[in-house]
Amino acid sequence: MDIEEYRIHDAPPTMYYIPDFISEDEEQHILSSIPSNRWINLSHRRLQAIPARLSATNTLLASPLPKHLFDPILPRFKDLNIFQAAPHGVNHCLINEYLPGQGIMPHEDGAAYWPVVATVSLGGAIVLDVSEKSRRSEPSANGRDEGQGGAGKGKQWKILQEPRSLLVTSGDAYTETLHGIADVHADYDLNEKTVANWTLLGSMKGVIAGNGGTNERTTRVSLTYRDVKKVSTVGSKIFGRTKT
Ligand SMILES: O=C(O)CCC(=O)C(=O)O
Ligand SMILES: [Fe+2]
Repeated sequence: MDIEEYRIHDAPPTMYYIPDFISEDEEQHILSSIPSNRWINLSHRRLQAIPARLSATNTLLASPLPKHLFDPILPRFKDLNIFQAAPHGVNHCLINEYLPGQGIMPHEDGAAYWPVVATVSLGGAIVLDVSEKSRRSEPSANGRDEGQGGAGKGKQWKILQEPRSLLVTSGDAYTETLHGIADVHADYDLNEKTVANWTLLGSMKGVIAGNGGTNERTTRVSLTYRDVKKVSTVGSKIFGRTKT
């Protein structure tokens, strides 16, 4: 399988979208293996950081990913050479859960990670909003800096993430854009003109087209796989094993 076939040509370089990356059985197995007692509640979603959250210096106390997060996903990443150039391969997975009406503010994942993120979606479909970071522009005639926060100036893209799909974000798409998810109960106006990965979509293309361009949100769980650049194994000798 050559990942180039899955490149999103209408998005910044370089994003890839693979529908049906895992099967329905695999999806159910992963969902049922996520422990129910390890969620960290945030105001607009809940998450689990596996194997651990990063320290204040963005260091990961490394330990292997649990089997349900490893198989069958990591061997497939290897086949696609997604983390081929990353120093440790994949060593971290964030699990985010969004109920209808929940989302995540526009942000960048930043320099703690090797600049590749691979997102597997489970449960419901959701739109990821990607926007060009507004550049710190030259002071304008009235002397105000209209860089960060200058409304609606940067280019924007919508990526529809179907359940069981894989989205890979790398290169400029990782370093030069922000991504977020609107806290809405439905995504509207989805079609071949507004959705950057429309031609790559699987079965939801027909469903959404038949639904007048609307995606009703249901609970979605995302697995975001990354390589944390700074890793500590010494810590385990000093502090003993951490609970995972
Ligand atoms: O759920 C997603 O697809 C995005 C999550 C995200 O942006 C993050 O965890 O940094
Ligand atoms: Fe993110």
